Amino acid sequence: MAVAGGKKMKKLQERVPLRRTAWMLAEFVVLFLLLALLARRATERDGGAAWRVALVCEAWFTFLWLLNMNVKWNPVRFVTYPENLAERADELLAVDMFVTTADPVLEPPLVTVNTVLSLLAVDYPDAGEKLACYVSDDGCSPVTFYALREAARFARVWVPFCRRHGVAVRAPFRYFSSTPEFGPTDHKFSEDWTFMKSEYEKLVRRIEEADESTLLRQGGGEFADFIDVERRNHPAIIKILWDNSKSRIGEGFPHLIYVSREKNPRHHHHYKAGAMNVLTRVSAVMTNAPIMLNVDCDMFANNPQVVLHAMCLLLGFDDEIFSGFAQVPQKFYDGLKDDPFGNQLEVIFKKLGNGVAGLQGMFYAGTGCFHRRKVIYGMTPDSIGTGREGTTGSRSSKELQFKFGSSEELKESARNIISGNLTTEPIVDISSRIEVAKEVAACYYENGTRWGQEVGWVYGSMTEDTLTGQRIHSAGWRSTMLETEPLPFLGCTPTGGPACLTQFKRWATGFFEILISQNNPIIATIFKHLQFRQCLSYLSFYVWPVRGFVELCYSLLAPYCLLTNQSFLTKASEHGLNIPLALFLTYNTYTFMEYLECGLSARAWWNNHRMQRITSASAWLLAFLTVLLKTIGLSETVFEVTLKEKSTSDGNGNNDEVDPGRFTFDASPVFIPVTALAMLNIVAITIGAWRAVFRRTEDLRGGPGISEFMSCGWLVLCFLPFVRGLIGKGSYGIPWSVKLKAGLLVAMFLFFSKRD
Ligand SMILES: O=c1ccn([C@@H]2O[C@H](COP(=O)(O)OP(=O)(O)O[C@H]3O[C@H](CO)[C@@H](O)[C@H](O)[C@H]3O)[C@@H](O)[C@H]2O)c(=O)[nH]1
Ligand SMILES: [Mn+2]
Repeated sequence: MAVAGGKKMKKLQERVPLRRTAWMLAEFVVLFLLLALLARRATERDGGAAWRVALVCEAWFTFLWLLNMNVKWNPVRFVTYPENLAERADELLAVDMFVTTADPVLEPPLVTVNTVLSLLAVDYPDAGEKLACYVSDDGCSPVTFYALREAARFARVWVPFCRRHGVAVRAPFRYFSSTPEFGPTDHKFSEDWTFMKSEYEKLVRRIEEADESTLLRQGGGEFADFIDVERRNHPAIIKILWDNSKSRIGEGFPHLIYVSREKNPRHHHHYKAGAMNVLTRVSAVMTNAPIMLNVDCDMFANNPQVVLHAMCLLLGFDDEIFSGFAQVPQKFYDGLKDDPFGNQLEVIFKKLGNGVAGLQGMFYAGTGCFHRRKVIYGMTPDSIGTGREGTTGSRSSKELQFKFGSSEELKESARNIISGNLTTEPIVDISSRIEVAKEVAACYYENGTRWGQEVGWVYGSMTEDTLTGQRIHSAGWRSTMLETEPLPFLGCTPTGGPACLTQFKRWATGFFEILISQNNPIIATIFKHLQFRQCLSYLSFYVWPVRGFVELCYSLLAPYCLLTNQSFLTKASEHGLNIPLALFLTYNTYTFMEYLECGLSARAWWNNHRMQRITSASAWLLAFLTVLLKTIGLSETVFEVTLKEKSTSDGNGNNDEVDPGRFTFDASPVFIPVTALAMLNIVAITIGAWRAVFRRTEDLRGGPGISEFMSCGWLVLCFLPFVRGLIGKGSYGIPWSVKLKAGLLVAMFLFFSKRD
């Protein structure tokens, strides 16, 4: 319990270890079977190339299993008590809230608008003074700007409405997707509700009908900055859409500021990480809140109390070191039933998320995270706090310039943050800071500074989030995980084959970029403060692309053996124990039970299992190749933004023809490997069966057994969406170019494995 000034205070949070004895036992059984498999392989006859490849792969799987056990071993959950904040109201910190958007087509402005409105309407004492919302628009779109301007107008009625009636979900599209039941005394409420709904519908219409060229021609002076701009080549545009200090509405609501950073084709803009760094600087010279919340444009606040809950984790420890940042697990709205694309990540966040939360702390997941500004500025736990300030308070201007760049205002704000001097008067007139904000949003501002390295979001990986979180952990901070009921934030997850695999490919690419760079976590463990078990947890994700390669090799073994009449799996031992079979059964039962425990269906388990095989052989494998090509300078990695669909939850499922859960394809190379594997396994089963039926038995000695057939059969089952895609039509069919290339690969494989 925290004690301050001798007075005992009620606790704000509790770290609860989760019990899991049965799971630990099950994990040991799997480990034992893996080791038994390895031992038999190492001691038995040498079965040639296939046997040796299998040995290497299985050793790798054992290593992975150990990594996996490490992450899951000591899970915790954090419980928060916002009601206890009442006695500490004066300690509540100011929060700058960031929203990023990059493309008005892939990310419809209405989606961003809803996210912004949900943030403007959160419950927080003095929200108008303590909170500010900044939107970064990498698309530099007048339509997005217009949508936000209209949203700011709408917020003047929306926020008071939410407060007056204690609205539960403050993203209007979500709130108005159902009609509440009005009681007999709810006269005023039902009137207000009907009015708000019609206002929202008007807002939607204005935004959806907005058209870029009309806005530029008739929109007036506000749009002048957008005339003749190119998306990748324009000066910084910063506009204040709502300045709360000039408002006369009740207690008001957070400032709203539109930021489109300067872009120049000769200057690398570092995608989202670059956008986050600009937001950090712009907010520093305007409101300079000590806490920064960041969300993607599709992640609305689903719980109006979320900032209060976060405060519990940020203020609730005796030492800040235990809570460098507070991350919310990503959850999605309107997810397809049974997770057909395996990207709702429920079990991942539950098992691995809570697991790593019990080590050095939850990873930073890029959205739904509350950061401390000083931590983002690269401060270490021992350079601050209880009498250890040393020289930090009196940092020289030169030192600050070297790190933060030349802006006097930015240096001054950073000095306040570093010295913990937060009592200085907040900047009252944010509009007087626009020119300074533009200066720090310029693309050359970072040249010769430490932005993107020790300061801000770290550059050099497509998964800037994980890398930035890793830097924070390496500095010695721990982090926490914020779980609330109702869930804190909800976002979109893509559907359809191309979008899902692109997203997995980006993540895997980013992970591999970290693994093979100087940011490798092993280095951080040796030379910095990254804890050993935390490092292993990071590694268990960073090796995804390597897994893609190893799992490809392993999945080629069964078809290879069927084609060449040999075996690679050990048969039953003297004691009658068929190790591969036992392993197959226990492992799958274990993962199956995980899904049941998380309240998911058997179908969801199967879909995820199958998607993992598909993702591994497509997205991860391609990420492996892309990064290898990048290191030899033959390729570049780019951040491909995922499509955010507008909500389809209008309830009248008039999509009889389209089946959103069915796998779709395009001509992207990401589909080639799995298509080839699906073809190869079918061919192998056919040839193997033909041989088994028509050849004499002595030919079959040492040849493939039932295990090899089962392996191939299981893979065909996993790749069933692709088998269907071979004959499917339209976007449900695999394009001819992909089939052709895959067929060529299969033919090559058959040619090289022809032996007898
Ligand atoms: O040049 C860019 C590219 C992207 N974004 C924004 O980055 C966010 C994430 O992009 P999205 O396409 O939605 O990717 P996801 O795969 O859904 O994002 C996950 O993975 C990313 C790392 O790959 C993290 O940055 C995200 O926070 C995390 O939610 C969105 O708000 C984009 O607008 C930019 O601001 N500028
Ligand atoms: Mn997203």
